[in-house]
Amino acid sequence: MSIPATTVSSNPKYIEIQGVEQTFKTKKGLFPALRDINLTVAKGEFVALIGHSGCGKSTLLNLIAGLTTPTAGSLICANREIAGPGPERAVVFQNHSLLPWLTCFENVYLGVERVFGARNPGAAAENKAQLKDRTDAALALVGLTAATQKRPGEISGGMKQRVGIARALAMEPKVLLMDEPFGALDALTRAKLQDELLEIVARTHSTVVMVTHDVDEAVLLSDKIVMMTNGPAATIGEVLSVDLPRPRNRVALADSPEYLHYRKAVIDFLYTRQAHVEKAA
Ligand SMILES: Nc1ncnc2c1ncn2[C@@H]1O[C@H](COP(=O)(O)OP(=O)(O)OP(=O)(O)O)[C@@H](O)[C@H]1O
Repeated sequence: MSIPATTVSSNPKYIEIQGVEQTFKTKKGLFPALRDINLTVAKGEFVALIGHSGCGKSTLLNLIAGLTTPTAGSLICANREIAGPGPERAVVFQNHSLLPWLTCFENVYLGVERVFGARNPGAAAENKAQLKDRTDAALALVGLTAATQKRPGEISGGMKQRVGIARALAMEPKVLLMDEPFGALDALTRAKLQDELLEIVARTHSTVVMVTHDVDEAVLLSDKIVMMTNGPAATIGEVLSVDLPRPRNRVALADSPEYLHYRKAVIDFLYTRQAHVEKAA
């Protein structure tokens, strides 16, 4: 089953970033982190942000999350200015940030209760059974039904990261923002979670913006790879459209000429045009 083309193109300007600049005040004075960022993300699109360490990927993601405000420019999501964090934009961090004293179920339930347990404009507050069903469904989506009563200390790193993803998905966000969600995992667990994420995104038609250092991860998952120049005052150097058909299979793609072409384009950008002393892939 492939994703209908309309999923990605129905709203080509779902997220719209215009003329964004981010300058930080530091002890040594002003530090220009980002300049002149212009980017649009379509509804249902999967976008990867890639670039060398310190180029401002997390800074850009935090701006979309509404965790910070830009020094200049504007960010719009679903026709509304991004003025702060909101449940329609869920964030998954690298370190999963689970509460260690709560079970997997309780960690997810907490967010579900906050979003759906309160009376929201145009919607009645849901009862406990409905909130429990939502939590169970999100944990099932990431294959964690058997671990719902375990605490973070009793499960593996990959499982913790799945709880973080379940918690984000349970809020039915319009946009899933992921900051190197698999960066701390071993290669095999990372591959498994990437495949699961591909399936979940295909099922939920989520719009995703993901920060990554990993070239293969970017090509395998994305519709669009946003390649950032080195900082300070980093900006978008190039946007690569990845037109590989879905569903994507990592084994079949490994020696596909199209896959290798996209991979090389990203590597050329990172290591030739934005050569940097630090490793990026
Ligand atoms: N709150 C802040 N105050 C001052 N400088 C900051 C702040 N946040 C980020 N920076 C600086 O802005 C630049 C971009 O940082 P950012 O964390 O966004 O980069 P990144 O591309 O995500 O890096 P990495 O890949 O290593 O996580 C860096 O030079 C960083 O030191």
